[in-house]
Amino acid sequence: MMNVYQNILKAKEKGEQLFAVLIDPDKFELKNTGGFIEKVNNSIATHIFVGGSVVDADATEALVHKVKKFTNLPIVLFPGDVTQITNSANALLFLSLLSGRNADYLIGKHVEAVSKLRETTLEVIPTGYILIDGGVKTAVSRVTQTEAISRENLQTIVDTVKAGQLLGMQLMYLEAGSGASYPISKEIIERVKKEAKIPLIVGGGIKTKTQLEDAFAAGADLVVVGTAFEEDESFFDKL
Ligand SMILES: CC(C)=CCC/C(C)=C/CC/C(C)=C/CC/C(C)=C/COP(=O)(O)OP(=O)(O)O
Ligand SMILES: O=P(O)(O)OC[C@@H](O)CO
Ligand SMILES: [Mg+2]
Repeated sequence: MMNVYQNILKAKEKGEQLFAVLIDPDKFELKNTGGFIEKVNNSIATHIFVGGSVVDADATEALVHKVKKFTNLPIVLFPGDVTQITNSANALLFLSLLSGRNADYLIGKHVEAVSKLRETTLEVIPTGYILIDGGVKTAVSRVTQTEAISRENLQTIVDTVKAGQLLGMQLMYLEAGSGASYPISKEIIERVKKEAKIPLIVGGGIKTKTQLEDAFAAGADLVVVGTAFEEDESFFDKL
């Protein structure tokens, strides 16, 4: 059986760079799955993430079911809500929104998820999720009614990462927000990297090869890109 988390840890130890293509079930036409996934398979991608801030019930299940037919890459759920849990995927990022103070997104949705998880064999990965201002009001901020942490507030960012680690989280996701104007800065990634022992995921607003390389150079273990592929699939050829 595929062990998604162990493979992330191994890659981190070896200094290998992991790259996830994010597919939002609400913005993706199912009929394009074969062609799109072929491009993913032929790219540097090591993971497929599936999720969105707002997704119709059943859309995730239908998408994952179809994606699986075209790839052997691990499919990891990156859910905005409990309705996005499907046993068809390999793993689930059990996100807790540490940048906010909305109890629903810190623990409430998680309690709700448990009865659904009992019916699955999903690998559940406890993940701290930290929204950092990327220059635009994000869907995550709107849906969760929380504010992002300011990019200037390095100490709060680092302390939040450390607190999540002390709570036992196994991954930390620094999020600038889908379609952010500014991706997470090198300075933030480098500072967090110095203090975090767990693998670091970085995403939001990465639209160029240089931005991707900057994130890896600063210490991201796994980088996530969604919008750039939604807007222009030729980005695959530029990587
Ligand atoms: C514990 C479970 C199963 C659910 C709750 C999970 C939590 C706490 C989520 C955090 C808040 C949240 C809404 C995250 C969404 C993450 C996500 C998939 C973002 C990508 O979607 P976007 O691309 O930002 O949004 P758009 O749909 O607007 O593009
Ligand atoms: O869509 P983009 O801006 O690539 O962001 C990816 C992901 O981090 C969003 O949750
Ligand atoms: Mg998006």
